[in-house]
Amino acid sequence: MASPVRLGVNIDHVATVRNARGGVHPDPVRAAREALAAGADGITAHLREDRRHITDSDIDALSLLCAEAGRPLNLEMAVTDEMLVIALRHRPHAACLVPERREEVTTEGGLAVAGHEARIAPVAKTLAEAGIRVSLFIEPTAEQVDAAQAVGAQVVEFHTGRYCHLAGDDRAVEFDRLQAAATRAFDLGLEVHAGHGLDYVTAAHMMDIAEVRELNIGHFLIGEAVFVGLPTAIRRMRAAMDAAT
Ligand SMILES: CC(=O)[C@@H](O)[C@H](O)COP(=O)(O)O
Ligand SMILES: NCC(=O)COP(=O)(O)O
Repeated sequence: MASPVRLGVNIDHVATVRNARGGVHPDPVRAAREALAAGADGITAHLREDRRHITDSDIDALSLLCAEAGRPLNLEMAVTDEMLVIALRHRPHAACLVPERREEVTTEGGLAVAGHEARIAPVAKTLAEAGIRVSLFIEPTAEQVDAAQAVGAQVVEFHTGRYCHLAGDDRAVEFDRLQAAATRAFDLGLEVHAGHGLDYVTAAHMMDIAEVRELNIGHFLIGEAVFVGLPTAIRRMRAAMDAAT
């Protein structure tokens, strides 16, 4: 059965490879175009403060591409004044507020919304007033879900990195945590997304959480593209999601 869950393709790591040589190849915008042609429902890009992969000019070009294609751009950003200005300039479909540490290899956990409402709520309000959907990348806990709703988010994206790294009983416990948080978020009127570290198998597992409306997947798809090509990797991901529905 065709899954109603949207697949957002994160093209950050095309830029990681490009930046390794400081040139223009491979181009993340070309990857985004191919992803959309292969069935991605939207594009996700994380403009990190240190610009380690996606750059400002990538966001310029991705904004144009998504506008022309009529597909959503989900801009992942830290909660900073600089990023807020950039988001307001581009007005992407959605802005996903994420935590960032310069020293981290990847986004290691969810945004601490609980306890930081006074900093996050004004940013969420400014984005929402500009017509940008506000998504918060959080851990699957009741505390963070409740705080996300309190600061005015419309969407929560649960960090699935921990789920993907665990195995056996520990993974089952983490699944239950994701399910409980998804139910709570849905009951509070929040749209539920999930992402980080997902592959064909773990993305299929997420289909068992009925509240999930969107997955955002990058690192695995870009890695898989080395072997099978990006369109095939995306079509296989779509098929894995459909087969699990
Ligand atoms: C927030 C998130 O999960 C993605 O943006 C992911 O973090 C991208 O890869 P890096 O963490 O390596 O920048
Ligand atoms: N928000 C998660 C995301 O966009 C993709 O994360 P990953 O698949 O690159 O780990």
